[in-house]
Amino acid sequence: MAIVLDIQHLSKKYGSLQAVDNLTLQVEAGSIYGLLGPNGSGKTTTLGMVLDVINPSSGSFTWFGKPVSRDTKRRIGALLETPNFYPYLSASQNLRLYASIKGADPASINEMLDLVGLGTRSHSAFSGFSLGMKQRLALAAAMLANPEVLVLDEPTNGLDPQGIAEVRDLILRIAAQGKTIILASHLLDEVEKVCTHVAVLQAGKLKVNGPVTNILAKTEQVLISTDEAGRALQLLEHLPYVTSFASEKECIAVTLQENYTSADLNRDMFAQQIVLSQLVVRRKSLEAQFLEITKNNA
Ligand SMILES: Nc1ncnc2c1ncn2[C@@H]1O[C@H](COP(=O)(O)OP(=O)(O)OP(=O)(O)O)[C@@H](O)[C@H]1O
Repeated sequence: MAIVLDIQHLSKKYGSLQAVDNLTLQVEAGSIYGLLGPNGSGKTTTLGMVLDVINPSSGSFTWFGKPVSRDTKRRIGALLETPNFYPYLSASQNLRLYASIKGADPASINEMLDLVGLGTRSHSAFSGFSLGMKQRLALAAAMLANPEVLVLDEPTNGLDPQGIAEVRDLILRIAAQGKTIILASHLLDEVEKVCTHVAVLQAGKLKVNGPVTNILAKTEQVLISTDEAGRALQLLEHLPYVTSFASEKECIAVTLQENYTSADLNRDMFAQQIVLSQLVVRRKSLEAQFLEITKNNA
């Protein structure tokens, strides 16, 4: 898979504050890459550096295998903050103005308004739009030049649940067109629902990165029920791949080591004539994973 963005040992210091610390990561073409971290962890600074609006203190990055240039910038659409749209102009008039300021081709305005679900509202004044519609118009603006990559900073910030759902759905639809999307978010739920890959930042440092499913799959928790709970608990004490277990209401929650699955547990239980009446795999949420990562590496 082609690497779209290759960041090598990138650092940024503001005076004595290390905002980004020796960050190395690669973004593959076609991925939805989430930069996840609490406020102040360096997400915006990282995006600012790769978009060439903040000077790195050290390190380097390439886009499409080349140093940043006018040519590479043309292939990237960015939304770091909502553009200053004019309240009394319509959606399409605002995009026309935006296209002329940015030197983008206005020919795709109607197509982009359709893409973001504002086709039927293209002649409505911006001032009457909900926050979600305003954010979707901003995404249409970022898409005008038909970029290969879209870089978004906290794209659902400040939106109500419906607006959040609309923008997330739109991000998925844009990605389905084959675009690569890089987004910063402090919302674990957002990254879990939208992203294919994640990098967790804390105090400017990379804590963990990789496909979202790999990170989640690492910690599988299995809920089991059996009439032989006493014997099951005894056996769990002795199974080497069980990292922890605890009795819950009607069942036992078992955490397995990486690379072991519920099938291993089921087989070993059955071998001891312990028949399970329930076996449910509960993946540890990214939130639990995130708390563990930041706790262990603080
Ligand atoms: N221009 C600046 N001058 C000095 N310090 C800065 C500047 N910009 C950011 N910082 C500091 O650098 C650190 C990282 O900030 P950054 O905005 O990159 O984090 P973030 O993860 O995007 O957080 P947020 O979600 O709050 O924007 C923070 O401690 C912040 O206060």
